[in-house]
Amino acid sequence: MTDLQCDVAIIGAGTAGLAAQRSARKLGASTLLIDPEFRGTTCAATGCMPSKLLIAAGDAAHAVRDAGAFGIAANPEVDGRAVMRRLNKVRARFVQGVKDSISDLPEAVRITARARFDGPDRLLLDDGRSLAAKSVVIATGATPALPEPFRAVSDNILTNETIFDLEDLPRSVAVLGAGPIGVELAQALGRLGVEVAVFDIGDTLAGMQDSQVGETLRELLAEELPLHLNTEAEVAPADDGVRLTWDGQSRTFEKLLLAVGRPPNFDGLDLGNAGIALDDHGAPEFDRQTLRCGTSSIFIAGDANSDRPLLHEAAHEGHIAGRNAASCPDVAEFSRMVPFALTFTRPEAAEVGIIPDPDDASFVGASAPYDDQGKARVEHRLGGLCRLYARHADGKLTGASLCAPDAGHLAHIFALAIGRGLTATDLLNMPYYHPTLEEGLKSALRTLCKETGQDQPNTREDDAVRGL
Ligand SMILES: Cc1cc2nc3c(=O)[nH]c(=O)nc-3n(C[C@H](O)[C@H](O)[C@H](O)COP(=O)(O)OP(=O)(O)OC[C@H]3O[C@@H](n4cnc5c(N)ncnc54)[C@H](O)[C@@H]3O)c2cc1C
Ligand SMILES: NC(=O)c1ccc[n+]([C@@H]2O[C@H](COP(=O)([O-])OP(=O)(O)OC[C@H]3O[C@@H](n4cnc5c(N)ncnc54)[C@H](O)[C@@H]3O)[C@@H](O)[C@H]2O)c1
Repeated sequence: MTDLQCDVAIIGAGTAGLAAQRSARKLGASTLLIDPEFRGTTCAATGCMPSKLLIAAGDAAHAVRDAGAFGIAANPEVDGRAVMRRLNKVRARFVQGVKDSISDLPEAVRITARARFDGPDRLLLDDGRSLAAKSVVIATGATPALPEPFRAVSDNILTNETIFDLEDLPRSVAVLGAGPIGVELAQALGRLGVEVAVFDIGDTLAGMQDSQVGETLRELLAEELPLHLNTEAEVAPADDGVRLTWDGQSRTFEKLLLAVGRPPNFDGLDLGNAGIALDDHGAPEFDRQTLRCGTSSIFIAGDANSDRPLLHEAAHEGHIAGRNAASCPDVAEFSRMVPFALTFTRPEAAEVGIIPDPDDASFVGASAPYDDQGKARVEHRLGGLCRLYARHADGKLTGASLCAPDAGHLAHIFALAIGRGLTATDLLNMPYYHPTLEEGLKSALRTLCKETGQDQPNTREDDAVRGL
């Protein structure tokens, strides 16, 4: 006997869990959505949105500082408390929007509790109740890693869970980890006048796979941030913060922002009782097309599966998992979206599709530099490099690595082109308005046409005025 029964139980009411619930219910399944907090998704509360609010504030300060280049004298005076007040006010709106949509669900569907497996189709809730489900979707998200050496300074550690709750900006912050979280927040804080230094044990910034574009991003960020790559800093408590020691140097920072990865939330989930195969890290093995764990009726979606921990993927995976959980064992194989990651540094850094190994002769690559591009010069935003890739055999575009002003917009063109199997010729056949940042891609597209033996619909002479 169990206290609750349903067709599909969803553990976790984040972006993936909410999408799974919707999709399962749409197919007529009875659902239960379980979450201890219903706090309004990581994206809205402690992820995408508050980080972009901090970046937007950093942009505003930077624009004022940069105004001299246009003949406008100005000096930004950053009021840290006002910056954090605005961030929190706008964040609260985003969070409320999610909470409102959760409140629209029938009350009986929302179970405020922490769940753990008691068997493949049986969950125990921390309020003492038990639940039987035909299928289960694990959508428990991820949590910032707090490795052992950092516990000694935990009083002064910030993570994405806590930094946005600050009432004022700190004076100085050491950022550990130069992944997307680390570099986005480090640059935003630096632009807001916080003394920032970034440390990473590796040499990759924002997970960029293309070494040339990654190096360009490194050079551009190093103009405004001290970057200590390939560096293992030691941390120790200090009277006024945290003391970092590295390469014979030592410095105290008021806070340490820990951004060294976000492992999935499996603590207390008792996955060992779920009857599914687990990998060496204790994570469920699953199929990317169905999101099913083996031949079980358990599915896993969003950051919990660590596959592509991004918002649009969490939403898509939630849909796949919810649909398949509702129709299990009749599961469908979904084709997955073109890989697309975008880090909101300035300039932005994005990668779409497959970035080939430089020695792989089955792909051709071409470069589009942004250090002398007309529109970027107009806006005083020069700097960057894009590398575009196509398959040698048929000229189809396969990947793009972009570090350029508004690279996020440029990247969406490639997400569409790669998804539709277009060639560089196809992209050159569309109109390019002048003057735009998109025009900067044309020379690389022409090179790809030439290298893959495809037509070149536009020649350089077609450009409005060379060099603009
Ligand atoms: C600082 C930051 C910035 C980011 N910026 C971007 C960005 O700009 N663009 C982008 O695409 N992505 C970004 N991301 C990634 C994006 O936020 C995540 O990929 C996405 O939010 C994951 O959604 P999810 O549903 O998997 O997890 P979540 O939204 O975290 O939901 C997981 C839910 O599971 C619940 N839960 C956990 N354990 C249990 C349990 N035992 N029982 C019941 N419930 C449980 C939690 O309470 C939570 O509500 C960012 C992430 C961070 C941290
Ligand atoms: N714009 C976006 O889409 C966006 C923004 C933020 C986060 N995210 C998502 O969130 C995920 C997590 O981001 P993240 O930046 O925390 O993790 P990450 O795993 O991408 O990067 C962690 C970085 O920390 C470094 N590191 C590990 N241990 C270290 C140590 N002891 N000292 C110093 N450096 C160390 C790693 O070398 C790596 O560069 C990302 O993979 C991304 O999918 C996306």
